[in-house]
Amino acid sequence: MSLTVAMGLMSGTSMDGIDIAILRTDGVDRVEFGPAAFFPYDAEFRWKLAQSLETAKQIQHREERPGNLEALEREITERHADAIKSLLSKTSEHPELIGFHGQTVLHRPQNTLTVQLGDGELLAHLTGIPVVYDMRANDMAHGGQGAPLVPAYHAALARSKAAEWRDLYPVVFVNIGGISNITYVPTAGDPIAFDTGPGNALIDQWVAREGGVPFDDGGRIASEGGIIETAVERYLQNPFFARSGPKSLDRLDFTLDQLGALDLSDGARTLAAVSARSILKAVDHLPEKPKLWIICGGGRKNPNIVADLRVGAALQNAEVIVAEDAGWNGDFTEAEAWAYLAVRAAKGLPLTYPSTTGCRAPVSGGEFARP
Ligand SMILES: Nc1ncnc2c1ncn2[C@@H]1O[C@H](COP(=O)(O)OP(=O)(O)OP(=O)(O)O)[C@@H](O)[C@H]1O
Ligand SMILES: CC(=O)N[C@H]1[C@@H]2OC[C@@H](O2)[C@@H](O)[C@@H]1O[C@H](C)C(=O)O
Repeated sequence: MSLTVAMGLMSGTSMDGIDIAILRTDGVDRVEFGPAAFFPYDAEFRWKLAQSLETAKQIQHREERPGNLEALEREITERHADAIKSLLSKTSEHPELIGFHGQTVLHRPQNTLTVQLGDGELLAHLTGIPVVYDMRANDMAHGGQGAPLVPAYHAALARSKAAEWRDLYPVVFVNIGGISNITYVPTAGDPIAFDTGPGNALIDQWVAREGGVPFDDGGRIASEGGIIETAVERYLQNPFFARSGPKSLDRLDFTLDQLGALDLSDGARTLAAVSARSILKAVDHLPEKPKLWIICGGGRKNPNIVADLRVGAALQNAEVIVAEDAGWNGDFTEAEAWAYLAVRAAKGLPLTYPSTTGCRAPVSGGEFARP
């Protein structure tokens, strides 16, 4: 099958910036990695995005853009176009298709409502490249959670290692972004996936508020603190963790309120433990204990989270690796996934499955914009 050169764009719940990755893929099993880059948002823009979550609470229908959201959507789109131009100026690749995630500002699966700010038509116009966007909406229209969408790509990555990992199935991909999600890949059959709880978003909010820094670089702040078990328990009592999947979260579903008044480093360490233990709890909802855990996303750079995961996984006789150990770049897995999903969408292939989002049957999705 012929390969498409596709570019994926992810501006995730951490709101830290834009990840871009170029892939050559058939949207099925073949994946060849191209160049990738990260374009960080400045502090002022991160603040604007955080404020937009409050404004977005008024939205009743997906198309509504109250307050400054219309202007913000334009700015987000223009920033993506600038990032694309910057990456393309440094490579000879010519993407045929863009998969555009946009910025999630509201996610209420219980109301069949998910809103990503990002104007696909404008991006196609600004870049001259066809764009697939709004990839979550069709899943919701078919009874799904609208998230997570990355599992189809995780499953393709796992298939690419089928021979090497023969004795390690079932495997589980753990994406520690602003929110964390997992994809369980069995030896045969569809992947099982769901959001597991807070990833880095609460840690980012805590160290920004108490320490004036955007994230806990290398987990250094947390490494100086201790785990306050009573606070961890307050988080883990949330009924979300007792529910089995499919399930998904809005960025505001967990807040700093349960943390209480801690000092900076204890707070950061405690939130790292919340992140790891909520992932460990998720394994209770899987049909079998995975033998191999592959950690992707920014949270793999926080050694406190990874150490807690290793301890928990070892008790289940499982091995924990980071994406790089498998030869992948864990910073760009999601951006790559959006490139892969765009190609699947263009071919009408399913993006989601009943076992990943709860949709009634496997469904494709995405709106198409042509320059
Ligand atoms: N060097 C680092 N040390 C510690 N944490 C880091 C480091 N680099 C990134 N992070 C954390 O990772 C976060 C970004 O992760 P990622 O890019 O996976 O999130 P995202 O794109 O928002 O994804 P999602 O959509 O899954 O929420 C940052 O906000 C920060 O908390
Ligand atoms: C609604 C939304 O944007 N959800 C994100 C968020 O960030 C992580 C988790 O929550 C996941 O469900 C999803 O992103 C990933 C990339 C996904 O859809 O697979």
